[in-house]
Amino acid sequence: MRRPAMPFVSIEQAGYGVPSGGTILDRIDWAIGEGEFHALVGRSGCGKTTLLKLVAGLLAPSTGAVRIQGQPVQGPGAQVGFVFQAPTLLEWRTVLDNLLLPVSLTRRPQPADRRKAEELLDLVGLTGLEGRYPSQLSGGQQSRVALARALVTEPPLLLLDEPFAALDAITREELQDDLLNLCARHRTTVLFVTHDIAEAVYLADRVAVMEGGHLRHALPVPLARPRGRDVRYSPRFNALCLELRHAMDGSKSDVALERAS
Ligand SMILES: Nc1ncnc2c1ncn2[C@@H]1O[C@H](COP(=O)(O)OP(=O)(O)OP(=O)(O)O)[C@@H](O)[C@H]1O
Repeated sequence: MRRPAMPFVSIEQAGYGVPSGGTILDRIDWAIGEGEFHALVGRSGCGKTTLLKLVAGLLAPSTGAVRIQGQPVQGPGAQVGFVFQAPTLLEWRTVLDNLLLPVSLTRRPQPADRRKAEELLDLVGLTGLEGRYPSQLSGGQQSRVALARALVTEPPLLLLDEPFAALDAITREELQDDLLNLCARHRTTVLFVTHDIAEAVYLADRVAVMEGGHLRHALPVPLARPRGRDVRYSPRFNALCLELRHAMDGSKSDVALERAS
């Protein structure tokens, strides 16, 4: 009998409480297979960012464990890339130097690193803007730089916290496609936090629904890849968005976690 492959990320009965006594996350179980793209949705304040921080090693769980490739996460590591809602670029560094920041934190960037950074800039449509400073870029361009920066060291795991929330609808769709292309190319494992139902369904293989510090539902997304405009406007896509909406309402409790297992 074949043994199931070890998940790339494994969250096991993970809880997080604050010293004032509040429970922010309660016994979360979740697993992400290598190369899978998972989305995490839920209302504001339900604990999404806190869970992402546990996986990133920026917070330690109060109970249970988070493992990456079977090893307990003990702090932020080089194998994880992080993209925040605000692009958090350094204003005094050019686009190219912002991109190379994760490399220059550990060693002097080499010509091969520059080539890699330029290739990523090309992939996100920013060729020619290498020498600009962040204040000379639009919001969408800054988000593209932040995305490329998170991928410059080719981390096997990418964690994104509403990275496109501030963008207009068309730029957002373009960046979603850029993200899918980049992650497919490197077989990156992804956990993506969003409030946006259509964004979660379009991007993910599986969507987790959080509510009040609990994982309430799991929705598999059996849409073919690569995904494009034909998927975005298909009846199947709309039906899945509606199913996720119901799951977020809690009005369809039969979309239970067991469905994902
Ligand atoms: N250090 C802390 N001390 C006390 N409460 C905290 C702390 N950090 C987070 N919280 C609370 O925990 C809850 C979850 O916060 P979190 O940022 O994880 O939610 P979220 O789902 O990401 O929200 P949003 O969608 O608005 O970004 C919130 O009610 C927040 O106020």
